[in-house]
This record gives sequence, structure tokens and C-alpha cells, in this order.
Amino acid sequence: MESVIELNQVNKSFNGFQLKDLSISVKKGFITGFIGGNGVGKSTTIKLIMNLLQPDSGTVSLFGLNYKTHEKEIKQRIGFVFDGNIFYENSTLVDMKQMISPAYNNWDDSIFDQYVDMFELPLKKKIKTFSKGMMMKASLTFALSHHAELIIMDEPTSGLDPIFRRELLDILHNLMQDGEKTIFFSTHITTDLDRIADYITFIHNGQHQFTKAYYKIEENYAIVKGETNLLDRDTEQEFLGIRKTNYGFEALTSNRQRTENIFGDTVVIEKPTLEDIMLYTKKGKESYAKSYS
Ligand SMILES: Nc1ncnc2c1ncn2[C@@H]1O[C@H](COP(=O)(O)OP(=O)(O)OP(=O)(O)O)[C@@H](O)[C@H]1O
Repeated sequence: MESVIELNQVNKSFNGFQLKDLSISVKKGFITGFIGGNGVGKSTTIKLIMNLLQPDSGTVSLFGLNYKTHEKEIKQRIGFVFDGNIFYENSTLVDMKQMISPAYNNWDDSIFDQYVDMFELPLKKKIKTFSKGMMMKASLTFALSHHAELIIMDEPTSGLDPIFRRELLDILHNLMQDGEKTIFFSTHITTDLDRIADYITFIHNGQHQFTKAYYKIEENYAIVKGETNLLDRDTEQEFLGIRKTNYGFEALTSNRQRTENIFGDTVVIEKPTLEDIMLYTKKGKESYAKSYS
């Protein structure tokens, strides 16, 4: 399957933080949700993808091209939305359009007008008077007005009310109908992904944990609940993370079938959320290490 974003063995260090050997491939024609806890490197990864940061080592390519030789062409084909103000505060949307639109060969005024209407954005009000939601809508309007093939968004739904979040997810879903577009976006609100994501890319502590089709995660991962006496050194190996309470244990497996074979009906098996997967990945190995050290 064709990839539009390829990170290959990318390393990037800051004081006290490192992205380590990050290899990520984002498939064309799908929505990939990019998840991970606070400070694990999502924004840094997105900045590397946008060439706003350069890797210490490794390669970043988009549409099979690299920034050294094809920066202009790559940027033409991307619509970028991020959680922050990219506009000049004393400008209006009309001013910003005059500045931004000439940079794009495929700029389309009719799409711009369509989103301005749909989002009820004031064209002549200073941007500094915009609310967070209006700012996000404006940012999205610019990102969608030049027929970008790839939409990259850093936390687009954070701080938005549930109604606009739902609207935004519907817009993203509709954009995908022609099969030519690709969306890659980071989010903390993992329930947003239930509605639209085809793939999930998960990073933790600067390292890629997995990129999987959402339906595969639902098939393979499970929360397992049972009595603590079922656990021993061998059975604990089955789990990515375990939480023990006074009433028993709760654990995450990435191989539901094998867990069912081992434990049979002595345990209860439930569908996990993406939050469960993030939580157990973060806590799991720590609690495992503690219980046998
Ligand atoms: N320019 C920089 N200089 C130094 N450290 C940085 C820089 N940018 C990011 N970091 C550090 O790198 C780490 C990862 O930050 P990053 O913003 O990529 O995380 P994140 O996963 O997007 O987090 P969040 O979800 O909280 O926004 C953090 O510890 C951050 O302080």
C-alpha cells in the first residue's frame, strides 16, 4: 500500500528528551490517528514531518520526496492545522487570505468561501478577537482551501466544544470520500478516533509502539479481569500491563485468542478503549517490574 509519510529511523534529541529510531509509515487514502500521553513526542514528530524541525539522523519523506530537493512541491500538497495561532493578530481573514493564497497553485476561493460560510467566520474582524474555536475553524479553512492531498493536524479537537468536535469529524469524514486524501492527526481525545480513524499510530517515551488498523486493535487487544490467584510468573507474561486490586486483577493483552486459550472462562474478557491501551502501556511494565523485583 502506498505511503504518503515515511519516517525512517529518525532520531531527535532535546535536553532530557529523545525521539528514538522512529519509523512511521502513513498510508494513502486513510485517516491515521496519532496518540500518546503528554510529552511523548507527538508535536515534535509532526514538526519533523512539516520540516519545522530537522532530524539529528534518519530520513523524513513525503509523497516519496524529501525536503532537501522538493520542499516547495511537498508544502503545496499539505494542509496543516495546528493548535496555536498562526495568524497575525491585527489582521483580518481577508488580509490573511491575501497573504496566504498566492503561495498555493491550487488555491480555490470557492472552497474558502464555503468554509467561511459554514463556520460563520467574520471576514473583517481582527483575528485577535477570535475565540479558540474560531481560530481552529479559520486554520482549518486555510488548510482545506488549496486542494491538499494530505491534511496534517496537531491536536485539532483540543479545547473545542463537543458540537464543533462532531462537526469537524464529519468534515474530515466527508473529505475522505474521493479516496485520494490522507489525514494524519494527533489527539488526546481518543474517543474522537472511534468515529473516524482507520489506523492508529501510538508512541510512548519517544518510541513508536505500533501502527495498526483500528479494527485489528479491536480484534487483538482485550482487557482481562480475574482473581489474583490466576497470576503467576508465567501467566503474567501474557500481559502488557497488569493492575492488581483487593478484588482481583485487571490486565491488557495484545493477543486475545491466546489469552482465551490459557484462561478459558475463569476470566472476563472485555473490549479495551484506546485510553486503556495507553494507560497499561505506561503503567504496565512498571507495576510488573515492581511485583517481581
Ligand atoms: N524546541 C524544544 N527544545 C527543547 N525541548 C523541547 C522542544 N520541543 C519539545 N521539547 C521537549 O520534548 C518533549 C516532547 O514534546 P512534544 O511537544 O513533542 O510532546 P507531545 O507528545 O506533543 O506532548 P503534549 O501532548 O503534551 O503536547 C517534551 O519534554 C518537551 O519539553
